[in-house]
Amino acid sequence: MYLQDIFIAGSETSSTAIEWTFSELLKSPRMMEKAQEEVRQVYYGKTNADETGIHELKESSKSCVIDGYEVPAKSKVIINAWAIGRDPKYWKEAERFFPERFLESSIDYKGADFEYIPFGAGRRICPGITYARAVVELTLAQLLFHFDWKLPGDMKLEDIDMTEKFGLAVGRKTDLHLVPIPYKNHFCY
Ligand code: HEM
Repeated sequence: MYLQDIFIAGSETSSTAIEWTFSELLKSPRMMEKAQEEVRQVYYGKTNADETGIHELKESSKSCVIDGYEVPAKSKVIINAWAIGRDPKYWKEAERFFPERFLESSIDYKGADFEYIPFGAGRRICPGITYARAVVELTLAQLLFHFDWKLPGDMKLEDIDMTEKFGLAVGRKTDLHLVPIPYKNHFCY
């Protein structure tokens, strides 16, 4: 592994996660309100949402057979975590942005539950997992704490383009343009 790998593996992944979260929150005003309420409650009385409140390459060393498929030694195996996370065999309303599904579930993202492996699992699980969580959560918390969010002009929720761009970290095809409205938190002034 090279130092460069850490930068490549560590930047677009986190920004992509933040951008998609924001796209989904904008499309779902109820979730946006709930998320903002939660963040603003946690940081109530504070002037900022600070840290106090809170790839997929596998190289096999030996040949093996998985589910009838032979995987020769030294193959690069890319696990489609995107498809696993949307498999209706394991998820109710798999395509729906419904973060509350995790509230009453023991399933988490740390690699023990194979139906949900955004950071991979096992020996090659993402080593940046703790840092990534801090970056994504802190960035989202600050954006939700300090601003309300509007779409530009007379754009409607259904006009938000959710087309994906193919890649290792599947990003947005088009940039997400939003208008921030500063939230008047009286503790700030
Ligand atoms: C939301 C953010 C991130 C996501 C979703 C993510 C996801 C992943 C996934 C799925 C893998 C492949 C695991 C496997 O092969 O089973 C991986 C590997 C890796 N990640 Fe992340 N990652 C994120 C952030 C980061 C950050 C911030 C860093 C470093 C600062 C990082 C460094 C790495 C490295 C070095 C590997 C290769 C590990 C290996 O092959 O042994 N990642 N990541």
